[in-house]
Amino acid sequence: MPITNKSGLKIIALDVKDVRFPTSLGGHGSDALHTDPNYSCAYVTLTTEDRRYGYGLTFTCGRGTEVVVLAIRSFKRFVLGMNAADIFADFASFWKTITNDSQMRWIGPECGVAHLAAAAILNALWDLWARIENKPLWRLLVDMEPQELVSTIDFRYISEVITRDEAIRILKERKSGQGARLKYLSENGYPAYTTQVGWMGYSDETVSHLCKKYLNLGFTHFKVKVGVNVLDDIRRCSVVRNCIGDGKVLMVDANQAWDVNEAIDWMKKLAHLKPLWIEEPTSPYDVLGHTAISNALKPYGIGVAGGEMCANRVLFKQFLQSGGLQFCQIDAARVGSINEILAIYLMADKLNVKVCPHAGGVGLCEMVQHLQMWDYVSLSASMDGRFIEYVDQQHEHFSDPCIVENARYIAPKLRGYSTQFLPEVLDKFTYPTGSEWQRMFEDATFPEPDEAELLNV
Ligand SMILES: C[C@H](O)[C@@H](O)[C@@H](O)[C@H](O)C(=O)O
Ligand SMILES: [Mg+2]
Repeated sequence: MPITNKSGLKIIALDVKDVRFPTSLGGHGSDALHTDPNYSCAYVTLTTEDRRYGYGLTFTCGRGTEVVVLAIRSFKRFVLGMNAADIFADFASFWKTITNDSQMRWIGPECGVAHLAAAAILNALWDLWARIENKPLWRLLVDMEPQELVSTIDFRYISEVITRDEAIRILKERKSGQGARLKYLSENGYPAYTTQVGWMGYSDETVSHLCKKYLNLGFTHFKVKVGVNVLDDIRRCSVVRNCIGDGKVLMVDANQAWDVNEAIDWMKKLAHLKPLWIEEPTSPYDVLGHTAISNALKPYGIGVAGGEMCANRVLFKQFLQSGGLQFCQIDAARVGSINEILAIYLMADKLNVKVCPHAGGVGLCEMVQHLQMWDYVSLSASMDGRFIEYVDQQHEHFSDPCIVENARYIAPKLRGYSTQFLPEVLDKFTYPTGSEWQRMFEDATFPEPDEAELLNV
């Protein structure tokens, strides 16, 4: 239902913060290309005239967050003074304004820093909408009539794969059995897999210890980083396979380390360890390369996964159309928020590709759980072969953290998109002024930032 009482919903402030956590110290989150990530985000707070708030973020790896923060400041003009109800009543038009402004689009379009910045603001708007409706975000999406939900999507560039009318028809058809699915979800949650066992910077001892820990927590699917040295990869993946046994599932993630032929050759050497998928084998822009890898690895029973750095719905469209991805990993902050993510889910559904969202970053688990739960109740109607990534870091910093029990995400109950930080977290981890950062500069754990980074302060 569109919001009828607009009073007080004028957006009067947009605050943005550079928030960073020192995860590189323990190698947490490290992979073949991101060897020392400090899990970070550009964190947006929107305020309305009647003091409602919307919180949204986009994930980053440390340096570079200052650039996203500046881009978000440049986007302020599109939001300030707008009534949130007017935005939601014609969200696709607002989406076009912020992602395709005549001057700003030159620094995109619909990709890179510009799109990350737009995503943070759009995520905050979706959070605000769910808070106004007093529902968790997934439930807001489930309760929206298909016409209203689809009205938030910009179908430009994808209409040869899916049209507005087709999307509405599909969503209407899938209403059948929704009540039973809601019940199943609330009683059973949604399956998760863990990436926490095999970050690139972890020793074999740590990997084996963590495999046991996550086995005991009920996990059946384990993801490991690969891509620096093939002999190391065989050894590390064997450690995992030995710990988890043949009955559990191993996935590997190269984070774009290889050329196309290199990816094929490397994966043939890991094939005896029976990985379910190789994630991001090569450049996230190489659609045909992914297709070649998919075709070459099919006889080995290895699928290709990807999407965490897929810039927008157009690239997703090509990956899905060309058979380049067997597992579609939408990311809640890389593309233009839920407006664009819905389009990707709809295309994946139409082209029969399973969505297993990416969540290796701050706040991503919190967000993607909502999307995948909506998908289960309203679109795919299936959890079969689908998993939400679970990265066991930084959840304690959120006021409504995701909850994973017995390797299943429990459906969020509180209103919003689950990405509000606890106030003390901002005092401690805002970069570079937060008390934790000041302490780490003082004891030389990290060098003080240079002048360019101080532009944000
Ligand atoms: C730098 C990050 O931790 C990535 O390694 C992470 O997002 C990863 O690719 C994943 O799939 O979780
Ligand atoms: Mg990955």
